[in-house]
Amino acid sequence: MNQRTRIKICGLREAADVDAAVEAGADALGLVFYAKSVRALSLDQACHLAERLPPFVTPVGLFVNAAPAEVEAALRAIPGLLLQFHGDETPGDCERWGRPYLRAVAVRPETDLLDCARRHPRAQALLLDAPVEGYGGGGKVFDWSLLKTSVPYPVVLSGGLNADNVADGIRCVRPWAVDVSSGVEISRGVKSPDLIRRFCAAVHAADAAHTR
Ligand SMILES: O=C(O)c1ccccc1NCC(=O)[C@H](O)[C@H](O)COP(=O)(O)O
Repeated sequence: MNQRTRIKICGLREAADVDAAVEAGADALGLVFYAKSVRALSLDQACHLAERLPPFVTPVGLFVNAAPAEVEAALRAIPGLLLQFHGDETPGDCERWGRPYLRAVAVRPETDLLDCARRHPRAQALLLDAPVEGYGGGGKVFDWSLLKTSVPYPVVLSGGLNADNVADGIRCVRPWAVDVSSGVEISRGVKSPDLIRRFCAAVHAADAAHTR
C-alpha cells in the first residue's frame, strides 16, 4: 500500500513557525509543557499557537513527569490536544485521561518494543527517540537497525532527523510518522521556517520516491 508519512514538528514557540509548518504540510505540531526545556511554553502561549491550527492539524502537548493538574489544564484549554508522554510516566499515568496519547520510548539495544506496546495498549503510537541526556529533543539519531520487532500499532520515528537523513529513516523504518525538533532549528530552541519547509519537502519527496 502506498502510504504517506505523517509529519510532526515539535517544540514550536513562534506563530511564524507554526504557520510555516502548516503551509509546508505538517500534520501535527508539538507544544512543550516541560519547564526545563528551552522550548517550553506557558499554557497561554500554547493556546495562542494552537488557535492558529486549521482543521486536521493536531496540536500535541508534550509532558515530562507533569503534575496531573498541568495535564488537566492543557486538556481543558486546547481542544483536540493529543498527549505525548516523554518522561517516566507509568502506563496508568498515561491512560488515566481516557484520551489518545503517544508514548515516547528511548531506543537502546536492550529495549523490548513489544513489551512497551503491551504495557501501553491504548497508546496511539510509540514515538521512538534516541536516548539522550535529559528526556528528549537532543538531536541524536539512534541505531535504526535495532528496530527488528514490529509493534501492533503505528510508530513515530524521532531523534536527530533533518532534511538530509529523513528519507533514509523512512526507507529503513517505514514509520507512520516522523518527528523533528533540533533538525529544523538554526540554534537551540530557535526554529527556522526555511528548515521546516525543507524537512517537509524531504518527507514528501521520500514518499514520492518509495513504493511503500
Ligand atoms: O524538545 C524538548 O526540549 C524536549 C524536552 C524534554 C522531552 C522531550 C522533548 N522533545 C521531544 C520531542 O518530541 C522531540 O521532537 C524528539 O525528542 C526529537 O527531538 P530531536 O532529536 O531534537 O529532533
